[in-house]
Amino acid sequence: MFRDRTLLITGGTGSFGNAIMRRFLNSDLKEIRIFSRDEKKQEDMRRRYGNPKLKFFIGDVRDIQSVRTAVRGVDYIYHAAALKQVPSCEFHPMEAVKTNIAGTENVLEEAVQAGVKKVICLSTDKAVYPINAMGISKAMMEKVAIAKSRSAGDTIICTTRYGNVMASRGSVIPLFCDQITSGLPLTITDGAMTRFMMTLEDAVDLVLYAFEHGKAGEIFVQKSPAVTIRTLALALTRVLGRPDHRINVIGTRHGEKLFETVLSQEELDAAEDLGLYYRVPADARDMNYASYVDQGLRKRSKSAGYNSHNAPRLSVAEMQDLLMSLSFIRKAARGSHAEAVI
Ligand SMILES: O=c1ccn([C@@H]2O[C@H](COP(=O)(O)OP(=O)(O)O[C@H]3O[C@H](CO)[C@H](O)[C@H](O)[C@H]3O)[C@@H](O)[C@H]2O)c(=O)[nH]1
Repeated sequence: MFRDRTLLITGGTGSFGNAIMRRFLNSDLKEIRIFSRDEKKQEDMRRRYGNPKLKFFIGDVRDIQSVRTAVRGVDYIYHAAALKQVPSCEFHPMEAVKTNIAGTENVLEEAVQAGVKKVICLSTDKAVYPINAMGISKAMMEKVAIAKSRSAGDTIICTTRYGNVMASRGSVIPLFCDQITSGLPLTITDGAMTRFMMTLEDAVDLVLYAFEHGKAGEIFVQKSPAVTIRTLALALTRVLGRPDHRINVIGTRHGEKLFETVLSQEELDAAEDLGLYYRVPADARDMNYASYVDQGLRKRSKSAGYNSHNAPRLSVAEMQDLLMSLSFIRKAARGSHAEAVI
């Protein structure tokens, strides 16, 4: 399906965008366009990969003209550009509105105008029952994507939604590794807090699946195991050979939930179980508003959704195995300094 086609990755210098680019680099795509604001990272990428298939576009999803230029002649878009840090969005919510919501509208509108075949938007579990500005803006981004998918002509718009990607830059695993190797106590927020654990490779697989099989307005979710932060911390101290490492409990951070939900109860009821993934079909109600306003549903949901408290829970030993599948951790376990690669 990708033979001689052009793929545009918005946020192409970020962790997800970069991972997708690497997976596609040796495919039969004709061209991969990296769209981002970050001149420096683009230049690093250009030098590092030295691949003529890569084309670089400086731009910002907030600036529709820059999007228009990059989208011209494109077949597929992976839309990963976003503000994704919980604290910064909390303090600057309008910035999240501009990038995550209005920016997505710009990308989708230009994709439709240019006749792009398929757009996959990147979302997060924090968009389900959101409590912080980052999650709220991503929830609105999903609504924009679904609404747009109804009138997008031949352009198919879908979304993939993720939990935590292990060892991504700035996240808890590299932080705990640094604390262990530099002899500082581990700063645990709440030992009973749970998060989904997925590898970046799994996350990329889901995007490829959505490119190949997604239909308009669908949301794809990866089934992944969950872990408590205490189990994660114990597993890390063991794989790094410091089982007695000191732990400080610092308390829950601003805007943080005890557990994350990747499918709401209504979504789980409607979802199709695909084995490795869930597919949430598009809301089939049409634009005659009757079915929203005066035609209710009698069925009441009994499920609690799919969340990191009711998902299969990893034991310390299983978490150790999962950690050892990451080259980042294997390097750290050998005592070499490891940079979070994503
Ligand atoms: O010093 C710390 C830092 C984090 N944690 C805990 O570790 C877990 C994961 O924390 P991260 O900071 O790694 O990740 P978040 O869940 O806060 O958010 C991350 O995952 C999201 C998806 O849910 C988005 O991708 C987001 O950008 C990314 O930062 C949380 O339970 C958190 O409380 C600690 O115990 N101590």
